Amino acid sequence: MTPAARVQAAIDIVDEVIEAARTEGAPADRLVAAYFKARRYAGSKDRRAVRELVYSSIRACGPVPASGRAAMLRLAQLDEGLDPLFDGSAHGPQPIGETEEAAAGGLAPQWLVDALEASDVSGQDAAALMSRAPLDVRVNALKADRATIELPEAGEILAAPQGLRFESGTQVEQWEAWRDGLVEVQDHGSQLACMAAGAMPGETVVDLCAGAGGKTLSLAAMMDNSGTLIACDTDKRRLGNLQPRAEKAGAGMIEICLLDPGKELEMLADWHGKADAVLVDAPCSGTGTWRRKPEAKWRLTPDRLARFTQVQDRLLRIASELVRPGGRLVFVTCSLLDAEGKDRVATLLAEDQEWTRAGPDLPLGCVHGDGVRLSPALDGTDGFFVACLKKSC
Ligand SMILES: C[S@@+](CC[C@H](N)C(=O)[O-])C[C@H]1O[C@@H](n2cnc3c(N)ncnc32)[C@H](O)[C@@H]1O
Repeated sequence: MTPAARVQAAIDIVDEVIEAARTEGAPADRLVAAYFKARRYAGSKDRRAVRELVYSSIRACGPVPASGRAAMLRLAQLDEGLDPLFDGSAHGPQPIGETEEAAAGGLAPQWLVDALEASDVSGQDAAALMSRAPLDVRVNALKADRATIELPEAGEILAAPQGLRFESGTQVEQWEAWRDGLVEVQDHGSQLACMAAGAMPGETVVDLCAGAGGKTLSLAAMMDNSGTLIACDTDKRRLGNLQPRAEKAGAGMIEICLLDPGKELEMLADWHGKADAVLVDAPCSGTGTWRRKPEAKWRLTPDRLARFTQVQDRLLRIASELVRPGGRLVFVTCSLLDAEGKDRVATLLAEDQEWTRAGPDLPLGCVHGDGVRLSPALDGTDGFFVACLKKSC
C-alpha cells in the first residue's frame, strides 16, 4: 500500500468505528482486524501503519466526528506529514477542499468532559486517558514465579505481587511462557483490583461478573487452586472463553455458571449467605480503559450511562445476598465516573446498614469516597474504582 492508500484505509475504518459507536456495533480493534482479513494483500507494515492512523485520529477528536475523513483532517492539523498525502492518487484520499472542515479536537464529547470534571478528573488526569497503555502481564503463580521465571525480555517489576510491565506492542502471545500459561496479559490496575478481594486458599469466592475470566484466573492463583471459586456471567460467549483459559493456566478449581438475566439469585440459591467474598467486576462505561479503547468515548450516551448504573445497583444487591455474615463484597468498575464508582457504593451503604467500608489497602491508588481510585495519570494503570465492604456478623 502507498502511504496515501494507508490514509484512505484508515479513513474507511474510522467511518466504520463511528457507525459502530452509534449502533453499539463492534469495537475498533475488531473492525481493524475484519478490514485486513478481507484484504490479505496488506503486509504487516501496512497493518501497523493503518492501525496507528486509526487510533491516533480517534484520540485526536473530542466529539464524535462527522466522518472518518473529518477525523483524519483533525489528525492532519497535528501531524504535518499527513497533509501532502491527501493527493488524489490512486487509492489515496482526495485533495483537501478549501472550505472543508476538520473534526473538533478535545478529549471527549462535552457532556463526558463535564462528567469527568465533576468526578475530579481534569487537566493531566484527563489527558492521560488518551495516552498509550503499556503491556502488563501477571505471572501465573500456579505455574511460575516472578522471581525465577525466564522470559524473552526483562519486564519492569510492578507493585502487584506477580506483575511485570513491557512496552506497548510487545508480542507476548508469541512467547512460549504465554502459550504454556505461565503468564497472562492483564493490566496492572486489574491485578490490583483482584488483590482487593483478598481471596485465600480454602475460601468460597464468587466472581459474579467473570466475563472471559481475566480476574477469575487471578483469584484462582491467589487461592492456590484450593477452595471454591464460582465464575458467573450472563454472556455465554465470554464465559465460553474461560474454560480453555483455565485449563491452560492450570486453574482446575473454577466452577463455571451461566446465569439467566433476571434469575441470578434463583440460580445461585446454593450460595446465599455462604460466600467468604463476592467480586462484582460490574459492566460499566469503561472510561478508565480509553487508553486501549479510545472510541469508547463515542459509544457512551447519558442513557447508556444510566443503564449501567442501574445494572451496577442490581448486581450489588445480588452480591450482598451471597456474602456470609462477616464476609467481603468487592465492587470494581473500570470507570472514573463517580456515577459508576463512589456513588454506587454510597447508595448501598446508605440503604443497607449491615455493610461497612473495609479498605481496600492497595499499594497504589488514592482514597476516593468509600473506595480507592487507580488512575492512568498517577498510577500508570487503567482507571479503576475499587471498594471493599464487610458484612456485619
Ligand atoms: C467488566 S466485565 C467483566 C470482566 C471480567 N471480570 C474480567 O476480568 O475479564 C462485566 C461482565 O458483567 C457481565 N454481566 C452483565 N450483566 C450481568 C448479570 N446480570 N449477571 C452477571 N454478569 C453480568 C457482562 O457480560 C460482562 O462480562
